[in-house]
Amino acid sequence: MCDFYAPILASNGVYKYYIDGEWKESASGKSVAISNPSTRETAYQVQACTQDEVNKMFASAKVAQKAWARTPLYKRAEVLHKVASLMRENAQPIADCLVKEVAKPTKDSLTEVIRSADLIDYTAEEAVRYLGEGQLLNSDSFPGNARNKLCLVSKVPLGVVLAIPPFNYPVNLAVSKLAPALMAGNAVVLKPPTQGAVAGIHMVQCFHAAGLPAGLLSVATGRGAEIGDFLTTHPDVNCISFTGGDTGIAIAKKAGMVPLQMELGGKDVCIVCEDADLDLAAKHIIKGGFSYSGQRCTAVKLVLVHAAVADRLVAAVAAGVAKLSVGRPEDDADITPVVSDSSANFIEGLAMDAKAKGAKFVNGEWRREGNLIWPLLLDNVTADMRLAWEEPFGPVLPVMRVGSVDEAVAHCNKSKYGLQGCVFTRDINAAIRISDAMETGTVQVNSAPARGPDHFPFQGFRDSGIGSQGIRNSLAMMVKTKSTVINLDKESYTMG
Ligand SMILES: NC(=O)c1ccc[n+]([C@@H]2O[C@H](COP(=O)([O-])OP(=O)(O)OC[C@H]3O[C@@H](n4cnc5c(N)ncnc54)[C@H](O)[C@@H]3O)[C@@H](O)[C@H]2O)c1
Repeated sequence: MCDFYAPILASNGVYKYYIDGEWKESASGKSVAISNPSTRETAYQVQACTQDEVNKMFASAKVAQKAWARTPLYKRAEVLHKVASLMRENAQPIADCLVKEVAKPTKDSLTEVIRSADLIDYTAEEAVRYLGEGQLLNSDSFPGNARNKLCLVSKVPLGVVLAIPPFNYPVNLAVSKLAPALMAGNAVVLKPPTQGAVAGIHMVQCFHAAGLPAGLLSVATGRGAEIGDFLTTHPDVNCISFTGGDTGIAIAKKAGMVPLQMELGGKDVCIVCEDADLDLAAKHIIKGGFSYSGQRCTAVKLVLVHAAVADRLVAAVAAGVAKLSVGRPEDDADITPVVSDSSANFIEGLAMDAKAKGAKFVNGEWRREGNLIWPLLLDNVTADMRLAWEEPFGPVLPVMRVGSVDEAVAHCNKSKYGLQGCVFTRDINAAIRISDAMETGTVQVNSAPARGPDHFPFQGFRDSGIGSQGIRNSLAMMVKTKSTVINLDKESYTMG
């Protein structure tokens, strides 16, 4: 281990947790093992933090936040820019953790870290402008009022933000919360996902080394199922920013009266119209459906193709699927093991349910070794199959043939999810009509669903989320509005 990251590892090989500007071993004496999805052997261990340690994190966060909120915005930005450059300089060890913890291919792992550094820089730049602006309102625009009150509207921090990212982008989806929260003058308690915790710990060392004041950021490691409720219902939480699956719905039901930023699951459909450029659609469906083995919230999770062009589209997608390499993340294979045994079992269950109900496996039989699942294209999927509705989060892509675009849109809108969707057509008028009809947070025209560039608004409807992300929108979610009303002794326009 290089000197830069040396402080994060205890002598017994367990990664430390972070509190009050220090890396520490938990008093619990217990650790949580993180399994490498490729070898299914323990790759790392992290501390199992106690409730008492979590209480101390919130206590120091509250104190540190008060001073940070009084730190000039440009100085907060300086710290964040320093974090970003340290992340770039020390990117490789973080990327190596992603390969081992979540089986992300090597190139994509490094891309995630660099993209995260870019996101921090952009957020710092955006924040100094956006948070520097307020509003001045005059009272006389509302009936019955003279111009004798001036309202100064500003943006103030929320307090302590609890940030909970998911396993699939444990670095990027942590900084997308941390950077806006900190720029807006908040403190953060970060609970990283179990798979991805060590990448998160490395990333936090960049914040530490950049000189972030002690207490402003803490890292609580431990199983979500064990310390999760304690964290999310903690009385000192002033905002929960969560990305993950249906767990978020349970959290939203239990959380107190605090703002919630929820980025949850998706079942992104890809509607392919009769007039679509089928080669273009196939190319995007393969990339959208199988990148990072389908473990992306914005993966294409159901193709709804017009029956008139379905044979040609399925053949083109199948040809692309046949070219995907399957193997180890270290070798940069296209398809790598999914995150856990339970995830692989769940995916297998969905595929078998579809097969039993008559779906066709287009490119050969089901094949799985451990957590490694060979990419599977399923044709003739119907609405009675689980795959028509559930999110596989794996390299399994169902195709449903539809008789009309209306039928496709109706299926999309019946889903409990509403994250993104896409439509392939050569007719821009039709594309806009379809986009307007699709009840999803984003519709991509002639491209697969995707998050980013990271300053684009990103949001889910229905069970896919609460609130809108994207750098400016995330900043907006990390502040509350404050008004100061100046009451004049008489109307301000009486002079002269
Ligand atoms: N909408 C988006 O932007 C977006 C982005 C990425 C992933 N996702 C979704 O995330 C899911 C995959 O990620 P995952 O498997 O890590 O999701 P998950 O819901 O299982 O876990 C997410 C996080 O919650 C924690 N957690 C678990 N139980 C908890 C509890 N009781 N209290 C508090 N925290 C708890 C986990 O440790 C993890 O950090 C998919 O459904 C995917 O669609 C959504």
